[in-house]
Amino acid sequence: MQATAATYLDDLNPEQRRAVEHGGAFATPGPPLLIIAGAGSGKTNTLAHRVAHLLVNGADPRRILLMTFSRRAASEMSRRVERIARKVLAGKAEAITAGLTWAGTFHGLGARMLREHAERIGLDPVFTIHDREDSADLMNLVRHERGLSSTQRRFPTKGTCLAIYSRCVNADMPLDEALVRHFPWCAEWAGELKGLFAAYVEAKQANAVLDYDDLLLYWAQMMADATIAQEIGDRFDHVLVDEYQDTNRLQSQILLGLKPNGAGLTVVGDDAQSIYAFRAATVRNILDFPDQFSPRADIVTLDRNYRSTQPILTAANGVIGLARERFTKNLWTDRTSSRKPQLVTISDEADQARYVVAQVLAKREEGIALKQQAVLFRTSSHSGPLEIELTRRNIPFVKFGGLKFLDAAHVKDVLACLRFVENPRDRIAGFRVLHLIPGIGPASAQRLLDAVSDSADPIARLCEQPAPARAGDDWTAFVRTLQQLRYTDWPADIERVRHWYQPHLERVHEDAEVRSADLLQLEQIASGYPSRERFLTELTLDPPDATSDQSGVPLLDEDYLILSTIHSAKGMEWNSVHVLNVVDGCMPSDLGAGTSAELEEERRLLYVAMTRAKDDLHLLVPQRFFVHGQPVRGDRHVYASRTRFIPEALVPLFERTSWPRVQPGRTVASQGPRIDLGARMRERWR
Ligand SMILES: Nc1ncnc2c1ncn2[C@@H]1O[C@H](COP(=O)(O)OP(=O)(O)OP(=O)(O)O)[C@@H](O)[C@H]1O
Repeated sequence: MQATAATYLDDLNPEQRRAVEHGGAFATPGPPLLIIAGAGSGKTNTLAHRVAHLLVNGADPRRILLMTFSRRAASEMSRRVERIARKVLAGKAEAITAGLTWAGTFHGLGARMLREHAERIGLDPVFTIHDREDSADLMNLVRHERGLSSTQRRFPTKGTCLAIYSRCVNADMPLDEALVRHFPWCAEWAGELKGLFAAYVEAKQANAVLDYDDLLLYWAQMMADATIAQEIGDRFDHVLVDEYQDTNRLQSQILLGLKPNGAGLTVVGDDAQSIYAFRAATVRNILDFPDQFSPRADIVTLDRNYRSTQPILTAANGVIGLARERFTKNLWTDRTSSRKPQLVTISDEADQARYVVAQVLAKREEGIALKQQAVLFRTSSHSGPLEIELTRRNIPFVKFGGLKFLDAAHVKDVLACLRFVENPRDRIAGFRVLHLIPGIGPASAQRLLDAVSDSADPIARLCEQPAPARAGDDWTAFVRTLQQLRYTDWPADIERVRHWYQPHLERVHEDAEVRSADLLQLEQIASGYPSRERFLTELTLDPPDATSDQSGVPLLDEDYLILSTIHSAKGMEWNSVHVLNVVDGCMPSDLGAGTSAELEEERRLLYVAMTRAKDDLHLLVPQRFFVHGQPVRGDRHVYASRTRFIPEALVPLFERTSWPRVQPGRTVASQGPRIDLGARMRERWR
């Protein structure tokens, strides 16, 4: 039976429903709305209902702009919208939600807008997009050309230069201020950096490439033009933004440009989960949102948590309650439980891995599938010992947030080739490809690129070049492939590149077989995209996460444990969650404990990790860590202590245990200082 408008919203609580129905009549978009949503309070659910409600009431899906933090979130949102809409629209729901063509990330949608308006804003419409690594390579090239790599005093590395540049752009901050506030050790180079960035911008333009930051910067600049801004703004009746706490100044400028009076604008976020300040996200966006409009935006607060049990929530509230600045709500739930979250003391990382495996298997025995369980960590490398243990025990797992699939050299090689034929002015791509051919070194690669750069058809010109002296047959094969690729034939293009690349892969990499499998997988992914251009753009903007090398990719219907960095766990939930290394130095990370703002962000990270758990939460506190970078049999280690975010006063919110549990008859492990006699004995003879 079909639901009526009244019943399909019945599952929502009064605040959620207020957010969904805000604005009333849909022919005229309502006033701006800010939804402040605590962790697990049904933010995604509410936003999906709001979009479905708009559609059910006749809003045109093609006139809805829906911006999410990741592509995965966008497709998940569309699926949810369809499920909800189906209750009312039945068979028509699929066709209507298929019209939601403007759902995606800020960067992805930005790329589309820019390509559509390229001619009008002086951009080459075939522009390609550089990922961070390509951007760093180009920065390095420019840095080198300007003689900055050979200065006596050490000039900042390419990565640091790019970070400074990116900070200025995303925070819309003058260079001097960015240096003083975030990179004081580079302040002496202000003049050189300014020149470098100017040259970097010129190089990007000459190569017809945009980097990630440009997608937002160009979009924001484009919206500063009143005519274009109005044109683009008028295309959409409703603009909805998820995870607003993690947007930066440019993103808020873009929104204001789209909807200067806020009509039809909805943003959702949680300041307590703001964890991207290191990318210049600013929590001020969410705090200042209501007052940007006159009359002020309406605010709906969702503070009822549906995810976690009360003891988990109480502990998480305790952690965030100690935050220096706090703007929102205390979450509550009616999910009672007598089980507090566990705070588990463990001797070292190896035991930590064994503990997790034992617990995960025990849970599986209780009927909790592996997929319902997750292990979270601050930094990708923290899961190393656990990955080994899981592999040894044959437990399938998938890891999110580690090395990206696209960062692997062989995948980058294939993509560089496709990028080069798509945009022959992209020198970084061209250089990478030419460099693969035996007999072509850096100098001849540059020479070849120089020889064709002014041509109207650089690929044709390149094919006419005489074969470089030692390249022989490899050059012939390369030219043949280029000729095939000049006019795109998608997705056959990628297969052609793979065939051409195969002998180079076998020559360069010992594990060619494994890597070939990756390329086949890439080809499979490619077939899901309508064109070469869309494939390259979207893949660069939101690359799929790598799965573990060792375990291989589990089949999708297989059960597997989730391993994830906390950043990548955003928006997710699991029955049981283990958080690794809840110790000072890891959480807060040594890197993140500089300024107090950074420290606050680390605290929010722990909060995000804790609020992912529905029924079971284990925070693990290993006491000893091996020191990396010592001889193979070295056993130097350091002692760690429980994270400062759980001071003694909060400990009663947890159940404290240690593992392995002490056997009767064995001496109780001392909590006091430990002595490593073995190390002392070795020390004697050094
Ligand atoms: N009105 C409701 N009644 C029952 N369950 C609900 C309701 N709203 C949301 N939920 C459930 O609450 C859980 C959290 O919802 P959701 O994932 O939308 O939260 P969220 O606010 O996006 O969380 P976070 O910000 O922490 O990622 C989900 O399991 C969802 O099904």
